[in-house]
Amino acid sequence: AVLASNGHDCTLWSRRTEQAEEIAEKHTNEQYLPGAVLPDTLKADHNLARAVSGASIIVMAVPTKGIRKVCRDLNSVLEGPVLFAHVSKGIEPDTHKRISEVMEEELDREICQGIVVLSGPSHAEEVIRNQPTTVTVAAKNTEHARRVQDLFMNQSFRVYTNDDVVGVEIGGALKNIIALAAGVTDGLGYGDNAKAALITRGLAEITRLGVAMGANPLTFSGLSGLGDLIVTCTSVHSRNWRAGNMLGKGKSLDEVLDSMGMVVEGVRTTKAAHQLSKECGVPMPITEALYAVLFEGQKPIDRVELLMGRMKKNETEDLAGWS
Ligand SMILES: NC(=O)C1=CN([C@@H]2O[C@H](COP(=O)(O)OP(=O)(O)OC[C@H]3O[C@@H](n4cnc5c(N)ncnc54)[C@H](OP(=O)(O)O)[C@@H]3O)[C@@H](O)[C@H]2O)C=CC1
Ligand SMILES: O=C(CO)COP(=O)(O)O
Repeated sequence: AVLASNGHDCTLWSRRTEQAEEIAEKHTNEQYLPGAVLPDTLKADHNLARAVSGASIIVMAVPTKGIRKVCRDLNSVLEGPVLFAHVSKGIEPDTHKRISEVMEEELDREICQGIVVLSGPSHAEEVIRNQPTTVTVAAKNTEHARRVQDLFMNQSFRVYTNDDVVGVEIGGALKNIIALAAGVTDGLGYGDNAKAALITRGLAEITRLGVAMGANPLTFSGLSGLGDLIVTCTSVHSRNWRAGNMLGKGKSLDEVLDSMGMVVEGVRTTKAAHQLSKECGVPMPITEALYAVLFEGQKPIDRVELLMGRMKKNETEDLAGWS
């Protein structure tokens, strides 16, 4: 919608015929964005080959578990090289790859000019209403990031560039873990102190892992780090927060996921980050607690007690060696 309202010739691809028809003909998307009106000029098609025909840039906005398959499907329908931008937030369990790494692995070299990541505090429910939104784009090639910045930027959608692809992708992925945890503490009936603790100490553990993976620590104070942490931990729009909230109120993970009807990326990402923290030897106590609740059947309240009862430490000891 942002691209179409900026005057670009833009076609959405949906895997379902009825969803593509609703978007193309009625300019609505009732299941995912109830009440929203999409630009008249925004086209939609369920046929992937037709949707991408003639495209100079492809924005990948599929949930992370679908990325590999969609990339493979694109290999068979794309002719010339195009620039890719992705907005998906996650890390692949088991391979521990970031989304741009997964795309690099799957996309044929001849069709992929480069990959840009676009991330930041940007709930779709507000973007579609032209409410002020700011995001970050990062790419290995600065010109590619600037191109995506130019395409998306307008009076209500402000885009910054950043050179740190690893940091932008890691921040966007890991904030979902903390948003799930913030939902859990709200579900348990805790207040703003607990939420602020999670955001702040969550940022510390995201930064710890990110730096171990090669990110610039400053990136985590930016839109794709702290910015997205704030928006997902404090907003009712966040699916991760909502899922955590139900867990905190006593629902099982299966019950929660069955009732969501939308992607909750933080669940897969918790698994990936938990594996990564062990592999890299980086302590991630909040992630570990959430992993135990999601995958080991532990009670949220017991994990809160364990978190609060850990050994004493200095708040800034992690900062040593980051210069
Ligand atoms: N929503 C938001 O505000 C933001 C989301 N993101 C990120 O964008 C990504 C997508 O999220 P979002 O659109 O919100 O997710 P939703 O669950 O709201 O929508 C998913 C859409 O993708 C389709 N889809 C689901 N699985 C696949 C698949 N395997 N292959 C192709 N299409 C599929 C769904 O189709 P169907 O109905 O047929 O299942 C539906 O149209 C996530 O990584 C998310 O973290 C980033 C910033 C903001
Ligand atoms: O990433 C988002 C906003 O920036 C959306 O978060 P949820 O997936 O939790 O809804």
